[in-house]
Amino acid sequence: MAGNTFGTVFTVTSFGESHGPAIGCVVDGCPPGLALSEADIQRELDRRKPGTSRHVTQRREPDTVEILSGVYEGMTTGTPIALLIRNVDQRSKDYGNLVETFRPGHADYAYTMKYGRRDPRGGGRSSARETAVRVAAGAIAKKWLRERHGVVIRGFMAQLGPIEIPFISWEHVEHNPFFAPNLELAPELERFMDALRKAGDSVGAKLTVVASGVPPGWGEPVFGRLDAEIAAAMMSINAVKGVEIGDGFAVVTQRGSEHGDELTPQGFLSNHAGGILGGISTGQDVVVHLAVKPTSSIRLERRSIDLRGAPTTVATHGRHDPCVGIRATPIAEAMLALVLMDQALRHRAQCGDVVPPVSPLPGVAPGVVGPVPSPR
Ligand SMILES: C=C(O[C@@H]1CC(C(=O)O)=C[C@@H](OP(=O)(O)O)[C@H]1O)C(=O)O
Repeated sequence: MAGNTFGTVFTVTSFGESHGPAIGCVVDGCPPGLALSEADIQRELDRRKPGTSRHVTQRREPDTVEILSGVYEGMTTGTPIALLIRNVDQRSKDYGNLVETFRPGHADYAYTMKYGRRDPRGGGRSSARETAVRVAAGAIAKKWLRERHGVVIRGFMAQLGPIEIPFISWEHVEHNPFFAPNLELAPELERFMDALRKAGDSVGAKLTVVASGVPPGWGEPVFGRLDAEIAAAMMSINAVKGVEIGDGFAVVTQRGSEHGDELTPQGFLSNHAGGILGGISTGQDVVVHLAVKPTSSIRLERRSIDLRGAPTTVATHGRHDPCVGIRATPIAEAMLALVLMDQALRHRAQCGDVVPPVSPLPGVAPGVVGPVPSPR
């Protein structure tokens, strides 16, 4: 495979370039009988689309989705679902100075070395615009997971550059431009972003995504472990440089007596594992943290080389996100949904009629630890 298809049973094949006529995907393997409308998908796309605040790219894309196939009388039919999003606000002249050189930290160089050529307009295939189609596909997975299994997938920004964002409430997340779970910090985040934009620079971010209500048993034992597939899915998002499941790198200093989540008849006493043991879900919240690097397209002049290998300098013009992490929360939620739906169908295929000897434990014993979205 040439790297544009994701999944095993529930698959997504993505296509399109940032400045081409359209982007889109084909979702295959969706069970029949799921009620699905364009509005179900549009709701998610509107959370990610560009131009929604002064802190993100000012490119104006409505990201209007069209369902071309796979749905009849409002229900999925089990046949491939083709989704199309037309590009309407390309401004390719902004990329004139990038035809002959490479942005430091951008895929420009690696694409050129791999393919010998590239579409420089808007970063072509390497543009984060491609993530819109994952959000569209993820909306289908989110809906199926919620309706069939009661799984709820939510995310938030845990850190913007140097500013840690203590979690207050899920209620806050959709009421500020950052997906911050803490409205008190919004003015500080805005001031930080205004200064950063003025300086022509960019910054990274940390996000947390949580899936609640995942039943125990999803995931494969060796290859295709749930945590491995989540890590791969998150790493497939542009600019993601680190992924942690549960306590992640903090396990380095922990002892076994602290890390191992104890089981009681009332439920688990903690969730250091992030809801996955042996590559298989435990029924606890699946907790994922992501590190997103600073945007490589910045206004500041940086050293590079031209296509003959001679030294040059490059600065980026045009409409860029000073922090790609700001719009990445819906993308990370979508990728988690795609992995979970694929794993749910794989589990159903092999183990759908297994009856375990004990009933599933509640994710967390009542009154012991809250639902775990604590950013460390
Ligand atoms: C259009 C989107 O984001 C784009 C992602 C992007 C990049 O290089 O990743 C570069 C910019 O594109 P352009 O130069 O065409 O304005 C962003 O606007 C989007 O997310 O929908």
